[in-house]
Amino acid sequence: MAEYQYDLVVIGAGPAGESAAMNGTKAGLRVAVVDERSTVGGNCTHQGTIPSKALRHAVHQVMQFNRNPMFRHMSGQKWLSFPQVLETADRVINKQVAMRARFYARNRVDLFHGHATFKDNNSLQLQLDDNKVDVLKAKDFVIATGSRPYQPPEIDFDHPRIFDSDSILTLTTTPRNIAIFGAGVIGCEYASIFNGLGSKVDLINPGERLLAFMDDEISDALSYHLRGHGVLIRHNESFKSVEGFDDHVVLTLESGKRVKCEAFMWANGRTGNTDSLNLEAVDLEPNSRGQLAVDDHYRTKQANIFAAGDVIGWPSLASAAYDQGRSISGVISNNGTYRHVNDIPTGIYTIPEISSIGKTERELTVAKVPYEVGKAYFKDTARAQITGEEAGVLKLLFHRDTTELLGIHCFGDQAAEILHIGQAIMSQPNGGNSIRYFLEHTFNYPTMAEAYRVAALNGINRLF
Ligand SMILES: Cc1cc2nc3c(=O)[nH]c(=O)nc-3n(C[C@H](O)[C@H](O)[C@H](O)COP(=O)(O)OP(=O)(O)OC[C@H]3O[C@@H](n4cnc5c(N)ncnc54)[C@H](O)[C@@H]3O)c2cc1C
Ligand SMILES: NC(=O)c1ccc[n+]([C@@H]2O[C@H](COP(=O)([O-])OP(=O)(O)OC[C@H]3O[C@@H](n4cnc5c(N)ncnc54)[C@H](O)[C@@H]3O)[C@@H](O)[C@H]2O)c1
Repeated sequence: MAEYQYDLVVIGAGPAGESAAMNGTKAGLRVAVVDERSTVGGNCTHQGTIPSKALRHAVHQVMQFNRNPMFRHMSGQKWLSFPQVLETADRVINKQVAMRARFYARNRVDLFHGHATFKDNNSLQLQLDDNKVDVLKAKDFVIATGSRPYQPPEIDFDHPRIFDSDSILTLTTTPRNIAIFGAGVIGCEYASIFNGLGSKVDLINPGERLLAFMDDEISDALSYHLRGHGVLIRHNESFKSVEGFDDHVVLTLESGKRVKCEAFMWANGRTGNTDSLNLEAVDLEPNSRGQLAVDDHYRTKQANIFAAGDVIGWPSLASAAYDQGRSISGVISNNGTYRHVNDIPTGIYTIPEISSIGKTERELTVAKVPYEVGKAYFKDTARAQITGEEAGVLKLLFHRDTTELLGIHCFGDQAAEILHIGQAIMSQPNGGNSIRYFLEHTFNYPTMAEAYRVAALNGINRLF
């Protein structure tokens, strides 16, 4: 058994762990990172964000090709299989892993690969692959162990036709039809992916509308477009059972409906990876979803143990995890990089894409804020007419007295990129946050950014 001493030990080499480690080492701390995987990147790189986004991009390209009349001169419609698009995801994963491994090496962060459990408040036991055990001692710890799909015990996830969002990446054929239970972000994104591959998709939603946290108009637009492409959406359904057979699966819902499909994907719920950390040794208790409570500094109730990323629950995004991790080593090293991460944008990679920040119309109405709306439909911008990506809208919500931007909601191609222009204005202090910015500055033409000018004019014209 070897014993090592560090200032900071981070458990988990996903976005939260990586950024905590990098900011810590740059601040002069002696840092080690532990991950039970043999490569870095976390679930984000291997099973979550990166593979799903790479898959989605490949599928979107196929859809663009098949839709574009120009390409018909060159060939008929082309289709790729799920395993073929997965190959493109693998290429991206490999690049990400190589790049991230270089970060650790260049920044002199020691990497350990093994399963970590707490021994006490200042030491961690590391079970190495070769049955050896190391002990890492440190002043401070970061728990950045992420999350995994929640698996209800009554579902047989070992059945070759029953998947969750991790195991779907092992699918070896393109199912002719797939039922997805759960219409949160994961369910909606995979519904787009399979629909784009030509599978018939049943998307079954336990809630009343898709992505209920989004602005109603955007959620409606997503439903309309998914339905338009042939996805069958059922709302307000409860799961009863799923039975796997040799060549099909039957999903039964509490309402009595039965859905027969070649593959079934469970996309409802995630659990924080805390159950095997031996948290009893440090007197920490996760909630029923395996998540840890933290204060505004991402500190658990133990002063030297911090937690970030999916393991602390909302918003469970890689984007936020990076900033939370960095903030933690800002607190520990006191190097001025602490920031409480709120005002987080949403980027949802359905086809078409969705992105938003700030308040929704419903929230502003409940709060009795006198807001106005400015909209630009993508079909009315030159850029979208050129690219052929005409489905979409940019919606700006602003205070009718101060013209301050209160919410930005975008649906359509590149929405997740377009949003950040508005976010930059929205975060300006001292009166800098005004919809008038888009009228007082000249935008490149033709660009999708021009939609801001069109939407701002549309909104300002409503004022009296
Ligand atoms: C299908 C899908 C798509 C997603 N798409 C997006 C997206 O588009 N944008 C976005 O911002 N977010 C997205 N997310 C969410 C994003 O992937 C997560 O928020 C992010 O991965 C969380 O990062 P993390 O650092 O908390 O941990 P993770 O990335 O979960 O990594 C945790 C690491 O800890 C390790 N670990 C766990 N327990 C131990 C232990 N005891 N000892 C040693 N190591 C341990 C694991 O091996 C893992 O490598 C998606 C998630 C899924 C599932
Ligand atoms: N583009 C993106 O940003 C993106 C893409 C995919 C996933 N994600 C992230 O991954 C996470 C999962 O996504 P999701 O939309 O499918 O939602 P989800 O799986 O977290 O939630 C779906 C439903 O399951 C319930 N639930 C959650 N955990 C549970 C548990 N352990 N036990 C029982 N019920 C539980 C929730 O309350 C919700 O009703 C989200 O937090 C999301 O932010 C983000």
